[in-house]
Amino acid sequence: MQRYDKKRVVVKYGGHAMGDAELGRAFARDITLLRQSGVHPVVVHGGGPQIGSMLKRLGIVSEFKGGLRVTDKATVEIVEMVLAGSINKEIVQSINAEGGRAVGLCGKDGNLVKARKLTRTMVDPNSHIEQIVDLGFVGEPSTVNPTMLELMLKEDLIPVVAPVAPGEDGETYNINADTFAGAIAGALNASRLLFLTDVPGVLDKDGKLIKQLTVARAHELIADGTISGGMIPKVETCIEALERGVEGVVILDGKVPHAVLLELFTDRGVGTLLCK
Ligand SMILES: Nc1ncnc2c1ncn2[C@@H]1O[C@H](COP(=O)(O)OP(=O)(O)O)[C@@H](O)[C@H]1O
Ligand SMILES: CC(=O)N[C@@H](CCC(=O)OP(=O)(O)O)C(=O)O
Repeated sequence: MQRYDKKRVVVKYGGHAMGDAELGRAFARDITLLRQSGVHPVVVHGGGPQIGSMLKRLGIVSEFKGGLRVTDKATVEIVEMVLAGSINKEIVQSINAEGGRAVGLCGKDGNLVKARKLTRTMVDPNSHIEQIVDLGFVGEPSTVNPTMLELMLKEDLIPVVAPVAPGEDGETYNINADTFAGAIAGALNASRLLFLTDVPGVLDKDGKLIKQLTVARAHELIADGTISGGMIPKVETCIEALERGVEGVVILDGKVPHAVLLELFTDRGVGTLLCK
Protein backbone atom coordinates (compact mmCIF):
# COMPACT_ATOMS: atom_id res chain seq x y z
CA MET A 1 0.00 0.00 0.00
CA GLN A 2 1.22 3.47 -0.91
CA ARG A 3 1.94 5.68 2.10
CA TYR A 4 0.32 9.10 2.38
CA ASP A 5 1.98 10.27 5.64
CA LYS A 6 2.43 14.03 5.65
CA LYS A 7 1.16 14.16 2.09
CA ARG A 8 -1.24 16.82 1.04
CA VAL A 9 -4.52 15.65 -0.31
CA VAL A 10 -6.98 18.17 -1.72
CA VAL A 11 -10.55 16.93 -1.56
CA LYS A 12 -13.10 18.80 -3.63
CA TYR A 13 -16.49 18.28 -2.03
CA GLY A 14 -19.17 18.99 -4.62
CA GLY A 15 -22.56 20.46 -3.83
CA HIS A 16 -24.26 17.40 -5.34
CA ALA A 17 -22.40 15.11 -2.94
CA MET A 18 -23.74 17.06 0.06
CA GLY A 19 -27.24 17.11 1.40
CA ASP A 20 -27.65 13.78 3.13
CA ALA A 21 -26.92 14.31 6.84
CA GLU A 22 -25.51 10.81 7.44
CA LEU A 23 -23.19 11.01 4.42
CA GLY A 24 -22.12 14.47 5.55
CA ARG A 25 -21.09 13.01 8.91
CA ALA A 26 -19.25 10.15 7.19
CA PHE A 27 -17.37 12.69 5.04
CA ALA A 28 -16.40 14.72 8.14
CA ARG A 29 -15.27 11.52 9.88
CA ASP A 30 -13.14 10.52 6.86
CA ILE A 31 -11.44 13.92 6.73
CA THR A 32 -10.75 13.78 10.48
CA LEU A 33 -9.40 10.24 10.17
CA LEU A 34 -7.13 11.29 7.32
CA ARG A 35 -5.57 13.97 9.51
CA GLN A 36 -5.24 11.54 12.42
CA SER A 37 -3.44 9.09 10.15
CA GLY A 38 -0.80 11.67 9.16
CA VAL A 39 -2.24 12.95 5.89
CA HIS A 40 -2.83 16.70 5.48
CA PRO A 41 -6.28 17.10 3.96
CA VAL A 42 -7.46 20.40 2.50
CA VAL A 43 -11.15 20.61 1.65
CA VAL A 44 -12.36 22.82 -1.18
CA HIS A 45 -16.12 22.80 -1.43
CA GLY A 46 -18.76 23.75 -3.97
CA GLY A 47 -22.44 24.29 -3.42
CA GLY A 48 -23.97 24.85 -6.86
CA PRO A 49 -27.36 23.26 -6.05
CA GLN A 50 -27.54 25.11 -2.71
CA ILE A 51 -26.84 28.45 -4.46
CA GLY A 52 -29.54 27.49 -6.97
CA SER A 53 -32.15 26.91 -4.22
CA MET A 54 -31.34 30.19 -2.49
CA LEU A 55 -31.54 32.12 -5.76
CA LYS A 56 -34.90 30.48 -6.44
CA ARG A 57 -36.19 31.42 -2.98
CA LEU A 58 -35.19 35.00 -3.70
CA GLY A 59 -36.76 34.95 -7.16
CA ILE A 60 -33.43 35.45 -8.97
CA VAL A 61 -33.21 33.59 -12.28
CA SER A 62 -29.92 31.83 -12.93
CA GLU A 63 -28.48 30.18 -16.02
CA PHE A 64 -25.38 28.14 -16.82
CA LYS A 65 -23.18 28.40 -19.90
CA GLY A 66 -20.62 25.66 -20.49
CA GLY A 67 -21.07 24.42 -16.91
CA LEU A 68 -20.53 27.88 -15.36
CA ARG A 69 -23.13 30.07 -13.67
CA VAL A 70 -23.69 33.42 -15.33
CA THR A 71 -23.15 35.67 -12.30
CA ASP A 72 -24.45 39.23 -12.10
CA LYS A 73 -24.02 41.60 -9.14
CA ALA A 74 -27.05 40.30 -7.21
CA THR A 75 -26.06 36.70 -7.85
CA VAL A 76 -22.47 37.08 -6.66
CA GLU A 77 -23.77 38.40 -3.32
CA ILE A 78 -25.84 35.25 -2.86
CA VAL A 79 -22.96 33.04 -4.04
CA GLU A 80 -20.69 34.51 -1.37
CA MET A 81 -23.38 34.27 1.29
CA VAL A 82 -24.12 30.62 0.56
CA LEU A 83 -20.55 29.39 -0.14
CA ALA A 84 -18.38 31.38 2.29
CA GLY A 85 -21.26 31.60 4.79
CA SER A 86 -23.64 28.74 5.42
CA ILE A 87 -21.99 25.85 3.54
CA ASN A 88 -18.45 26.64 4.68
CA LYS A 89 -19.51 26.86 8.32
CA GLU A 90 -21.62 23.72 8.11
CA ILE A 91 -18.63 21.69 6.87
CA VAL A 92 -16.30 23.22 9.48
CA GLN A 93 -18.81 22.45 12.23
CA SER A 94 -19.28 18.85 11.13
CA ILE A 95 -15.51 18.14 10.91
CA ASN A 96 -15.01 19.68 14.34
CA ALA A 97 -17.90 17.63 15.73
CA GLU A 98 -15.93 14.53 14.67
CA GLY A 99 -12.85 15.70 16.57
CA GLY A 100 -11.01 17.47 13.73
CA ARG A 101 -9.73 21.05 13.90
CA ALA A 102 -11.18 22.68 10.84
CA VAL A 103 -11.01 26.37 9.97
CA GLY A 104 -13.06 27.91 7.19
CA LEU A 105 -11.83 30.49 4.72
CA CYS A 106 -12.33 31.72 1.18
CA GLY A 107 -9.99 33.25 -1.38
CA LYS A 108 -10.28 36.60 0.41
CA ASP A 109 -8.74 35.35 3.67
CA GLY A 110 -5.02 35.94 3.95
CA ASN A 111 -5.05 36.86 0.25
CA LEU A 112 -5.22 33.16 -0.50
CA VAL A 113 -6.51 33.46 -4.06
CA LYS A 114 -6.79 36.47 -6.35
CA ALA A 115 -9.18 36.27 -9.28
CA ARG A 116 -9.31 37.67 -12.75
CA LYS A 117 -12.42 37.84 -14.84
CA LEU A 118 -12.85 34.71 -16.90
CA THR A 119 -13.25 35.12 -20.62
CA ARG A 120 -14.82 32.25 -22.47
CA THR A 121 -15.47 31.67 -26.11
CA MET A 122 -18.27 29.39 -27.20
CA VAL A 123 -19.62 28.34 -30.56
CA ASP A 124 -23.05 29.82 -31.22
CA PRO A 125 -25.35 26.85 -32.04
CA ASN A 126 -27.20 28.86 -34.73
CA SER A 127 -24.45 30.73 -36.54
CA HIS A 128 -21.67 28.20 -35.66
CA ILE A 129 -19.43 31.23 -35.12
CA GLU A 130 -17.16 31.37 -32.09
CA GLN A 131 -18.20 34.21 -29.79
CA ILE A 132 -16.94 35.67 -26.52
CA VAL A 133 -19.53 35.11 -23.77
CA ASP A 134 -19.72 37.47 -20.83
CA LEU A 135 -20.31 35.44 -17.68
CA GLY A 136 -20.32 38.51 -15.40
CA PHE A 137 -18.52 38.10 -12.09
CA VAL A 138 -17.13 34.68 -12.89
CA GLY A 139 -13.42 34.49 -12.25
CA GLU A 140 -10.47 32.19 -12.51
CA PRO A 141 -7.56 32.12 -10.06
CA SER A 142 -4.80 34.49 -11.17
CA THR A 143 -2.52 34.01 -8.16
CA VAL A 144 -2.54 31.62 -5.22
CA ASN A 145 -0.65 32.52 -2.08
CA PRO A 146 -0.61 29.37 0.03
CA THR A 147 1.08 30.98 3.09
CA MET A 148 -2.08 30.86 5.17
CA LEU A 149 -2.71 27.21 4.24
CA GLU A 150 0.92 26.29 5.01
CA LEU A 151 0.60 27.87 8.47
CA MET A 152 -2.63 26.04 9.10
CA LEU A 153 -1.23 22.66 8.03
CA LYS A 154 1.77 23.21 10.31
CA GLU A 155 -0.65 23.72 13.20
CA ASP A 156 -2.53 20.53 12.35
CA LEU A 157 -5.58 22.48 11.25
CA ILE A 158 -7.82 21.36 8.43
CA PRO A 159 -8.50 24.19 5.97
CA VAL A 160 -11.99 24.26 4.45
CA VAL A 161 -12.03 26.65 1.51
CA ALA A 162 -14.91 28.31 -0.36
CA PRO A 163 -14.32 29.26 -4.02
CA VAL A 164 -14.96 32.99 -3.77
CA ALA A 165 -12.09 35.41 -4.38
CA PRO A 166 -11.34 39.11 -4.77
CA GLY A 167 -10.35 40.55 -8.11
CA GLU A 168 -7.59 43.07 -8.67
CA ASP A 169 -10.48 45.41 -9.57
CA GLY A 170 -11.91 45.20 -6.05
CA GLU A 171 -14.90 43.09 -7.12
CA THR A 172 -15.88 39.70 -5.70
CA TYR A 173 -15.66 36.77 -8.11
CA ASN A 174 -17.48 33.47 -8.25
CA ILE A 175 -15.05 30.71 -9.22
CA ASN A 176 -16.06 27.23 -10.20
CA ALA A 177 -15.13 25.04 -7.24
CA ASP A 178 -13.37 22.44 -9.41
CA THR A 179 -11.12 25.09 -10.98
CA PHE A 180 -10.45 26.54 -7.54
CA ALA A 181 -9.53 23.12 -6.11
CA GLY A 182 -7.10 22.54 -8.98
CA ALA A 183 -5.35 25.85 -8.30
CA ILE A 184 -5.05 25.05 -4.58
CA ALA A 185 -3.72 21.55 -5.30
CA GLY A 186 -1.10 22.98 -7.66
CA ALA A 187 0.05 25.68 -5.21
CA LEU A 188 0.34 23.17 -2.35
CA ASN A 189 2.13 20.53 -4.43
CA ALA A 190 -0.60 18.13 -3.43
CA SER A 191 0.01 14.49 -4.16
CA ARG A 192 -3.67 13.77 -4.69
CA LEU A 193 -6.69 15.66 -5.88
CA LEU A 194 -10.02 13.95 -5.34
CA PHE A 195 -13.32 15.19 -6.71
CA LEU A 196 -16.36 13.95 -4.80
CA THR A 197 -19.45 14.24 -6.95
CA ASP A 198 -22.82 12.53 -7.41
CA VAL A 199 -21.91 10.04 -10.15
CA PRO A 200 -19.50 7.08 -9.99
CA GLY A 201 -16.97 8.97 -12.14
CA VAL A 202 -16.81 9.84 -15.83
CA LEU A 203 -19.37 7.75 -17.71
CA ASP A 204 -19.18 6.71 -21.36
CA LYS A 205 -22.03 7.07 -23.90
CA ASP A 206 -23.71 3.94 -22.49
CA GLY A 207 -23.50 5.19 -18.91
CA LYS A 208 -20.64 2.82 -18.03
CA LEU A 209 -17.89 3.98 -15.69
CA ILE A 210 -14.56 4.77 -17.38
CA LYS A 211 -12.00 3.60 -14.81
CA GLN A 212 -8.97 5.17 -16.50
CA LEU A 213 -9.28 8.15 -18.74
CA THR A 214 -6.37 9.50 -20.75
CA VAL A 215 -6.07 13.20 -21.49
CA ALA A 216 -6.45 12.59 -25.23
CA ARG A 217 -9.64 10.56 -24.74
CA ALA A 218 -11.01 13.17 -22.34
CA HIS A 219 -10.64 15.85 -25.02
CA GLU A 220 -12.49 13.61 -27.49
CA LEU A 221 -15.34 12.97 -25.03
CA ILE A 222 -15.73 16.71 -24.37
CA ALA A 223 -15.72 17.43 -28.11
CA ASP A 224 -18.37 14.78 -28.90
CA GLY A 225 -20.62 15.86 -25.99
CA THR A 226 -20.29 12.68 -23.89
CA ILE A 227 -18.77 14.85 -21.18
CA SER A 228 -21.02 17.85 -20.63
CA GLY A 229 -22.28 20.38 -18.08
CA GLY A 230 -20.55 20.39 -14.68
CA MET A 231 -18.31 17.48 -15.73
CA ILE A 232 -16.47 19.75 -18.20
CA PRO A 233 -14.74 22.02 -15.63
CA LYS A 234 -14.01 18.96 -13.51
CA VAL A 235 -12.23 17.08 -16.30
CA GLU A 236 -10.47 20.23 -17.53
CA THR A 237 -9.17 20.81 -14.00
CA CYS A 238 -7.99 17.20 -13.79
CA ILE A 239 -5.99 17.66 -16.99
CA GLU A 240 -4.38 20.86 -15.71
CA ALA A 241 -3.59 19.26 -12.35
CA LEU A 242 -1.84 16.34 -14.09
CA GLU A 243 0.19 18.84 -16.09
CA ARG A 244 1.12 20.65 -12.87
CA GLY A 245 2.47 17.41 -11.45
CA VAL A 246 -0.30 16.25 -9.11
CA GLU A 247 0.31 12.48 -9.04
CA GLY A 248 -3.20 11.12 -8.67
CA VAL A 249 -6.32 12.86 -9.89
CA VAL A 250 -9.59 11.02 -9.37
CA ILE A 251 -13.29 11.77 -9.88
CA LEU A 252 -15.42 9.63 -7.58
CA ASP A 253 -18.86 9.18 -6.10
CA GLY A 254 -19.26 11.16 -2.88
CA LYS A 255 -22.43 9.24 -2.13
CA VAL A 256 -20.47 6.04 -1.54
CA PRO A 257 -19.83 5.90 2.21
CA HIS A 258 -16.14 6.51 3.01
CA ALA A 259 -15.27 7.07 -0.66
CA VAL A 260 -12.16 9.09 0.30
CA LEU A 261 -10.73 6.39 2.56
CA LEU A 262 -11.51 3.63 0.06
CA GLU A 263 -9.74 5.56 -2.66
CA LEU A 264 -6.64 6.44 -0.65
CA PHE A 265 -6.13 3.40 1.54
CA THR A 266 -7.31 0.40 -0.40
CA ASP A 267 -6.42 -1.17 -3.72
CA ARG A 268 -10.06 -0.87 -4.66
CA GLY A 269 -9.69 2.40 -6.56
CA VAL A 270 -13.15 3.81 -6.99
CA GLY A 271 -14.10 6.28 -9.69
CA THR A 272 -12.23 7.56 -12.72
CA LEU A 273 -8.46 7.99 -12.58
CA LEU A 274 -7.17 10.58 -15.04
CA CYS A 275 -3.84 9.71 -16.64
CA LYS A 276 -1.53 11.11 -19.31
N1 LIG B 1 -19.79 11.85 -19.14
C1 LIG B 1 -20.27 12.18 -17.94
N2 LIG B 1 -20.07 11.35 -16.89
C2 LIG B 1 -20.55 11.63 -15.67
N3 LIG B 1 -21.27 12.75 -15.39
C3 LIG B 1 -21.49 13.64 -16.37
C4 LIG B 1 -20.99 13.40 -17.68
N4 LIG B 1 -21.37 14.45 -18.47
C5 LIG B 1 -22.07 15.29 -17.68
N5 LIG B 1 -22.15 14.83 -16.42
C6 LIG B 1 -22.85 15.52 -15.34
O1 LIG B 1 -21.90 16.10 -14.47
C7 LIG B 1 -22.48 16.12 -13.17
C8 LIG B 1 -21.38 16.36 -12.13
O2 LIG B 1 -20.95 17.72 -12.18
P1 LIG B 1 -21.62 18.82 -11.21
O3 LIG B 1 -23.10 18.82 -11.41
O4 LIG B 1 -20.92 20.12 -11.42
O5 LIG B 1 -21.33 18.20 -9.79
P2 LIG B 1 -20.60 18.74 -8.48
O6 LIG B 1 -21.62 19.54 -7.74
O7 LIG B 1 -20.19 17.51 -7.78
O8 LIG B 1 -19.40 19.58 -8.92
C9 LIG B 1 -23.15 14.78 -13.09
O9 LIG B 1 -24.17 14.75 -12.12
C10 LIG B 1 -23.70 14.59 -14.50
O10 LIG B 1 -25.02 15.06 -14.57
C1 LIG C 1 -18.80 29.98 -11.84
C2 LIG C 1 -19.60 28.90 -11.18
O1 LIG C 1 -20.31 28.17 -11.85
N1 LIG C 1 -19.48 28.77 -9.85
C3 LIG C 1 -20.18 27.80 -9.08
C4 LIG C 1 -19.55 27.75 -7.70
C5 LIG C 1 -20.03 26.59 -6.86
C6 LIG C 1 -19.62 25.25 -7.44
O2 LIG C 1 -18.76 25.11 -8.30
O3 LIG C 1 -20.29 24.23 -6.84
P1 LIG C 1 -20.31 22.69 -7.29
O4 LIG C 1 -18.94 22.16 -7.11
O5 LIG C 1 -21.29 22.09 -6.34
O6 LIG C 1 -20.78 22.60 -8.71
C7 LIG C 1 -21.68 28.14 -8.97
O7 LIG C 1 -22.04 29.31 -8.93
O8 LIG C 1 -22.47 27.19 -8.90
